Amino acid sequence: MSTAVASSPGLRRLAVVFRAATGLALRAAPRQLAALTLLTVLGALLPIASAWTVRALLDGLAAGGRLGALLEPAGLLATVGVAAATVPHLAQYVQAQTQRAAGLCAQESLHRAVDALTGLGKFEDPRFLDRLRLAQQAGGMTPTRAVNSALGVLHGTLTLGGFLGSLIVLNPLLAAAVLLSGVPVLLGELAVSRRRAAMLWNIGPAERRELFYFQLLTSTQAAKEIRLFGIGGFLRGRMLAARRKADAARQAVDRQELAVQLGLGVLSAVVAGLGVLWAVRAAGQGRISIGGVSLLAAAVPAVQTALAGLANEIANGHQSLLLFDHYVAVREIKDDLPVSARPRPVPRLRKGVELRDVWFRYGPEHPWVLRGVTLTIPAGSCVGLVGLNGAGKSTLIKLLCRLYDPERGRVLWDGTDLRAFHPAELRRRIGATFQDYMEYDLTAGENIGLGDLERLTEQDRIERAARLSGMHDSLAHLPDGYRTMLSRTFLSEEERDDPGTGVVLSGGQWQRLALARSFLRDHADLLILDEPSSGLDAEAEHEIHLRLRDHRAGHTSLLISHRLGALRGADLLVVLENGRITEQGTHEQLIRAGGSYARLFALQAGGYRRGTPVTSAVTEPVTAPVASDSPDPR
Ligand SMILES: Nc1ncnc2c1ncn2[C@@H]1O[C@H](COP(=O)(O)OP(=O)(O)OP(=O)(O)O)[C@@H](O)[C@H]1O
Repeated sequence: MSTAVASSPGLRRLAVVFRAATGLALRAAPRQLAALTLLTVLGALLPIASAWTVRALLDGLAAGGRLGALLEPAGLLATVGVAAATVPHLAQYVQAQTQRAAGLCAQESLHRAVDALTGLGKFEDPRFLDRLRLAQQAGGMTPTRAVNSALGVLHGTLTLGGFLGSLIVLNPLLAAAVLLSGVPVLLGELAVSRRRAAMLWNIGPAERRELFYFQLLTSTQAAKEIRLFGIGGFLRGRMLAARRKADAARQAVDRQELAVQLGLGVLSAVVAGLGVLWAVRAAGQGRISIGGVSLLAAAVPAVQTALAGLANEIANGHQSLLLFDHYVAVREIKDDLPVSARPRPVPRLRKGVELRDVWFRYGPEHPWVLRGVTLTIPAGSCVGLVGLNGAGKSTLIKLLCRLYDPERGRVLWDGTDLRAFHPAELRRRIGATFQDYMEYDLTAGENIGLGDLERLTEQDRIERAARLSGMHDSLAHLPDGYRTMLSRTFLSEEERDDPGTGVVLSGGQWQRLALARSFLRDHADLLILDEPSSGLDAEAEHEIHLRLRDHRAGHTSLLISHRLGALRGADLLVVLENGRITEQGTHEQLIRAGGSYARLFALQAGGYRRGTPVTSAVTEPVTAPVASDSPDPR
């Protein structure tokens, strides 16, 4: 991946990418593309028509022709002039239209492909994220660029053919010399383009770094810490260093390009000068007419420009295709979670969810996170999962939602392996609030409604979910109630001056809103709450648990909390330690057993009773040790 040469796709792949790019442009804007092709052909033929018309006019004048006879070429010249003046603008207009249509189509298609990824694995792969960024950049521009390059090659070939034909008529030797002088131009341009493509790939990491620091320096979330720790200058320095590195690489290629172009420019000028000298001499000797001199003076630079343009278009097209390859690669990406060709319908949960000897790690190079977990969450029960930081609780939840598959062992829904279902259908039966829940810059109502899109406009359901999470009163009193925008970022111009719009919630209020989002799915068979009350005060937490217990009676829930008091009423408590289940039972049973749970519970209860900080009494590590070995589970 270090050089473009190493990562450059071969010719066959470039052909595939070219077909994909032109196919996309054709699908998105067929009529505009036809118009663009027509305008390109016209644009290429106009200078040739103009040169021949000038020749006819000059020869007519030199021969002392009648005014009436000269009117026809003069009129033609004027028409060609009008066309030459309007065609480029028309082409530019149509091109912009094509670009917008292709960009929209590419964006839609790219995000459809990303949305179709059912698991999380790809989103944690930096190479995939890199590709996605490049694909996003390339997707909108490249189809039109590729088509433009193809049209540019057509334009160049037509111009070249027309003027070369004219030159051959006048002086075949000169035509050959001009053509030959174009060979180094073509080779030089291609060499520079290859270097530029290599450079663009190589500066990718530096550009990503620069973007990362830029986003950090302008993000609301980071602003507090950056100011508190005074690290703005430090981060800015790193951002500029990344930019200087990329700029140095760009400048090196610019210098090379300048040297090549200066050399080629001199060569072209010498050939053109020699051509004009020959024409003047030939005209003096009566071998060609005055019109012939004018035609030659137009044809030599035109052939040279067409050759250089051709080389340029080929180089640009090549570069665009290299970029578009990332887009095609993302579109072709295989899902990391295999989806059954004939997924079974997900039945209502009657028996329960079961993990059977589940082993999981985030990658072969990572340590095992779950090590042979066997656990049943009986239908209709509330199970509480307890464990130190890093024990694997959130990972277990991700497996239940089939965001990953276990490496060994199985997760069963009423006895059927989750892999037999379509993940989307399975997830429709699950409601969850994750530890790192989302805060959407949308209205309050939409923030809840996203929990079940079909109920997005059902105000009574949304309000019920908000009541359950204790947020209804707060939301009802917002300036525009549930329609209030929970953002200071996305406001319309009119809203900007209205102090009533764009409300910022507190951390705990956002958490309640996230809970309401999952409560909206009251039809879900399984409700999973990962640290649902970490940001809530003790009173609020107690109140939510009581409401939830009444509301979810008879439903299946899995709760994770570090506040053991909140889990006390669960039907079953499970202790996870370093990826293994070490204790299971009711609160009373575990207290009697006197194991880890009893010790942690006593620690927390004692802390509350004595008013001593819990951590001061902790003798065990507060996070689970990260296993450095990767024992073979078999
Ligand atoms: N996406 C990931 N890639 C690699 N490792 C991960 C990933 N997510 C979690 N881990 C690792 O897996 C282990 C278990 O993490 P997990 O989030 O499941 O713990 P947890 O019990 O929920 O902890 P906490 O109580 O702090 O939320 C940790 O060592 C963590 O570093």
